Amino acid sequence: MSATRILSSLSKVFYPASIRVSAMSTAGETNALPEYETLSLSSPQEYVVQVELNRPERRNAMNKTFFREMIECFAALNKDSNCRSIVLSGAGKSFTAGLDLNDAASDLFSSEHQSDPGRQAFNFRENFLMPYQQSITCVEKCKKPVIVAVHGACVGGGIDLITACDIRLCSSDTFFQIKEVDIGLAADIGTLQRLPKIVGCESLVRELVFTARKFSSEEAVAMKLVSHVYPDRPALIEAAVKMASLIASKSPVAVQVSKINLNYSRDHTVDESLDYMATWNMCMLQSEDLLKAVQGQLQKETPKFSKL
Ligand SMILES: CC/C=C\C=C\CC(=O)SCCNC(=O)CCNC(=O)[C@H](O)C(C)(C)COP(=O)(O)OP(=O)(O)OC[C@H]1O[C@@H](n2cnc3c(N)ncnc32)[C@H](O)[C@@H]1OP(=O)(O)O
Repeated sequence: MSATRILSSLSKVFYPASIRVSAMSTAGETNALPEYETLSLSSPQEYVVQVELNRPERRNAMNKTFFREMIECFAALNKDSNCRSIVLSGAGKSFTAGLDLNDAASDLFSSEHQSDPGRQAFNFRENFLMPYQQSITCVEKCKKPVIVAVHGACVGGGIDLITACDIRLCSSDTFFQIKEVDIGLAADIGTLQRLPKIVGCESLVRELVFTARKFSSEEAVAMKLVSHVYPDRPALIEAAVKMASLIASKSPVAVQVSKINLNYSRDHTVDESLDYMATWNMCMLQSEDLLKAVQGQLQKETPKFSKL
């Protein structure tokens, strides 16, 4: 069958006449990126946003402002049609030193505690623990793929954060540490929940959680926590941006529906996940992106997808 006949039959099967004519949107026009105190946003390539943790003098330790701004930032990027993929990195010497211990102390040891322990516990859960969890989970829930580029130290809350990302890359100087037990905490904003599913070796995860020993980039790649290691930070960022740009060149419908379904499949049976996928695709296969992508493949041209 000729390329033209394949395209013509695809078009008839999938598109009502009203959407067969492609309505290219205003690609190229850019919105100003939001500004934050603890995060610095830039756009190194079209449709790619780099979010940099930006308290280098504190090794990007995570304070209350950071936790709040992460939620605001990822909600904004989730809606931003100029953003199709995200690179998350850390400014300065290290990716992150985890929880800002000075800042957290003011919440953990506050003198404003209520006398009733039940009410105190309830408020603590609602106003501290749950929002902190949300500020990590918002990365996983964001429909745009997030590539994290880790260098230097990645400690405590840093592991919570990277395990919520889609793709993890690091530089060879990186060390990782699930440090919570050393400060009398159980890691409670994602590491215990997500890391076993990523690493797949319960024995190793438990060793790292219970001992808080540091592990290297070599060990991280061997345990499949990261997929690639680069010689230094510049090479790491360059590779992360290149990968993000490649993702951003694909159909945003296909990429985002893939992320949603990969997340769903991780937590459900194969049967449930296939059912979920079919329900998504009964709508998404009607997207103009399918025709454009197939056309591009057959005609050996790079398709341009309109904004989502
Ligand atoms: C609901 C709870 C939610 C989340 C819970 C998460 C739990 C955790 O994250 S546990 C882990 C807590 N983090 C740490 O214990 C790490 C402590 N820091 C370090 O080990 C080191 O700083 C380093 C990350 C290995 C980096 O070393 P280096 O490059 O030599 O820098 P330093 O000179 O040590 O630090 C520079 C500067 O930053 C301050 N700082 C570092 N980490 C933190 C931190 N976690 N909180 C607050 N401040 C931090 C450090 O004190 C230095 O400040 P100066 O004023 O310049 O001395």
